[in-house]
Amino acid sequence: MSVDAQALRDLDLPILGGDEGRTYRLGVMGGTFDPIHNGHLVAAEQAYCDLDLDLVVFMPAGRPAFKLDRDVSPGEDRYAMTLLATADNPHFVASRFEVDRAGVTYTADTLRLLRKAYPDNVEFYFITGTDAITEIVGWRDAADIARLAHLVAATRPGYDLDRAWDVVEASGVAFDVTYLSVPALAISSSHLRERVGAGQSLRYLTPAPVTGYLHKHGLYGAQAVPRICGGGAWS
Ligand SMILES: Nc1ncnc2c1ncn2[C@@H]1O[C@H](COP(=O)(O)OP(=O)(O)OP(=O)(O)O)[C@@H](O)[C@H]1O
Ligand SMILES: O=C(O)c1ccc[n+]([C@@H]2O[C@H](COP(=O)([O-])O)[C@@H](O)[C@H]2O)c1
Repeated sequence: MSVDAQALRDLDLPILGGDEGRTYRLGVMGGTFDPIHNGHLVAAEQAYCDLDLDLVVFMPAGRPAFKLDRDVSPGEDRYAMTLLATADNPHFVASRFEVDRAGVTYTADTLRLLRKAYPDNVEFYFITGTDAITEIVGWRDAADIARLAHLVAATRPGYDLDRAWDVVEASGVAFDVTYLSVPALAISSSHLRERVGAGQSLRYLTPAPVTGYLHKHGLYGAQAVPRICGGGAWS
């Protein structure tokens, strides 16, 4: 199967797989990204380098399967912030692929559709944090996920890698997981949302354009202009 560039463009997916004489490794960083933060970016960058990925595509989930019981910001806002956060990295791209899909977003569906869209010389590396990998056994059609993608489990402060390993091993599903040590950033989107609500600075926790966006659009109770902290004599 050769690359159908127009079909990939229509799905908002990167064009990859043109040289039939080589294998391509496409990283897929899935998340709610409400908002995206440096923990996500650092994990994806480490996966890119350590696993010799050709590209990492960031996919904000349309309707995250494990967050149906809570309010999540509109996909359009989460996608826009993901686009802003990844814009300065030539090997990161943001995709609308999951945001535009109706219904609950299941990773197995995403991987099946990716498998159809790309030729066989493109392999998928689904990147998660240790917390997510511990739950993967409970994801919809987990055996299909194992068949369709390699998994990358990035260390995350507060989550035990050994436990993740035990859970995956005990599952009886033949997941191919690479456990990846990434610089520890003890931050989460929940943490960032709380900080915004409390008028605290997000500097160095997420790229500045993301902060600009969420203030401009009043997400998480943000004021139009971020509160200036510090004494102010030198700013
Ligand atoms: N600080 C971090 N370090 C490593 N991996 C992370 C970090 N934060 C999130 N991840 C991983 O990124 C993926 C997407 O995470 P998600 O968008 O749910 O962010 P979150 O910070 O966990 O959000 P929330 O606090 O709203 O639950 C998940 O696989 C998660 O494990
Ligand atoms: O497919 C599933 O059953 C499933 C259940 C929970 C999470 N996921 C995916 O895992 C990624 C991280 O999810 P989350 O909820 O931690 O942002 C994101 O791409 C989700 O779509 C997928």
